[in-house]
Amino acid sequence: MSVTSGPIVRLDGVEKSFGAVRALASVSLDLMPGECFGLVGHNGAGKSTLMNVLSGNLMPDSGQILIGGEDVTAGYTPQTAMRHGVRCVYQELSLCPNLTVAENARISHPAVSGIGWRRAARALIGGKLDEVFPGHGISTDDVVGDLSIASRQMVEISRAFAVTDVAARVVILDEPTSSLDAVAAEKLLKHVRRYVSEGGTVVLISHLLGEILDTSDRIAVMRDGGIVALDEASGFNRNSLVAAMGSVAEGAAQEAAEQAVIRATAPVVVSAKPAAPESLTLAAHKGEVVGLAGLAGQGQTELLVKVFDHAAGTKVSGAVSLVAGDRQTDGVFPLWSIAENISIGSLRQFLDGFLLNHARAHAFAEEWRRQIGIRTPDVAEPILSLSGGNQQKALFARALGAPAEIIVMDDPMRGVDVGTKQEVYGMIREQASRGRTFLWYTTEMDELRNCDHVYVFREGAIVADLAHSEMTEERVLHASFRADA
Ligand SMILES: Nc1ncnc2c1ncn2[C@@H]1O[C@H](COP(=O)(O)OP(=O)(O)OP(=O)(O)O)[C@@H](O)[C@H]1O
Repeated sequence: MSVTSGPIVRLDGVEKSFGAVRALASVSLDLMPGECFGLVGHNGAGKSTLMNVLSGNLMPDSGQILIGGEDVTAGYTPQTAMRHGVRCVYQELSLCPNLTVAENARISHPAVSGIGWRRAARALIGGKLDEVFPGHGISTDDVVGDLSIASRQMVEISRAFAVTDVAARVVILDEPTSSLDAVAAEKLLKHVRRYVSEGGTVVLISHLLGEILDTSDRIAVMRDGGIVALDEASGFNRNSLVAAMGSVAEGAAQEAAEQAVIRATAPVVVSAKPAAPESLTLAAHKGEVVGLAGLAGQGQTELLVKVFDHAAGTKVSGAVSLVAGDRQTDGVFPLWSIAENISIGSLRQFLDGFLLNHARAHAFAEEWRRQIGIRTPDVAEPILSLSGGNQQKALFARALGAPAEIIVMDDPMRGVDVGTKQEVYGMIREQASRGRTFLWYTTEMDELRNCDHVYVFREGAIVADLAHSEMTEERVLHASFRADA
């Protein structure tokens, strides 16, 4: 670590409340040049709020923000933050979907202007994409709305690191790898290390404790709006981080029971094959948890959508509910309350004749809030008042609460904290044991261990079919890459 001078950023006694919710309770923090600062905490601990204060998007109720020793608190806005070289990559991506990659780059870099701006914007963002994510496969003329969520995340990250008139001195990455597969995530984390070795500062927020421990120089743990632990990364391990977060201990990975019996006896409830002619066929038996693996964007989501739609060529016996991976565009109804967002999947249960019984719908949502631990004072609050991870829990509650025999899940744990993940894994296994069937696409290798059977996708085809007992990280990775690559 090349910490050479005083802090580049100092937050002193920062407080922020939303109505009755105290999101930040007097947080003080120094960020040094040349360090990667890891920030962890349970869903709703206050991490994004703290970073929104630092990036000028939220005015603190009290406290000070100092950059390079200068008190910038009064009238601190996103523009002031940008002028001081503070950049933020948000959890809910902020690109304009109807503009191209290059046009989006220009929006946050107004210095790219005048005749020839388009060429300059292409070079700026294309060059940074090549540097951070070599082999990304994105054209700077692609319309952002046509890109996968993983590609959008790569564009957003590269845009934050791109430099025009003001150097990027502090880059905040809020769950930057949540939609990236393991290969792209590794490229990003390597870039982070390179960038901090050259004197830059990164704040890395993640629920993946392995990447926090491997990439950070120092780590702070937040809990209920405050920093409860702060130390050199070498002073923590997985267990001490989990304990400081106040989460349930992870224990051994939730191993799926050997389910050979299910394969031998239970009926097939989903049979689906990707369009690629050489592909294997996916079969899911009643009561099975079936994993969809491989690098991001290899056709997993498309197959889930086919099953959800009961598309021609797929055999699906039973009602299907979906946990969308891209909650911003496909999952959350942003103008609705938490209760409405949860109960929409089960509306028929709440009809009295043609009228909706709101009290019953509310009680149902309230029961799910309790079961899945959604942190809110009231399910009547707007869904957007929840932290990202808690919004994702609401989508889970919608799918699990719906009267469907088959649940398809498109990388559903994005942004969910370690403690809740363990509880949700338990819920999935318990519901599977009662006969529900799960199709589960995940970019996290550890989650595949919860599956009875795993199909590996590559270039739009299923290329490997692994029983739980055959599933190892090496086998999945081996199948994920072409033999001749
Ligand atoms: N705009 C808002 N209106 C009302 N409450 C809010 C708003 N934004 C955040 N909160 C509340 O502030 C608290 C902290 O939320 P924050 O998003 O900072 O958590 P987080 O640590 O980033 O969580 P996650 O890991 O789920 O992203 C939560 O209780 C959340 O519900």
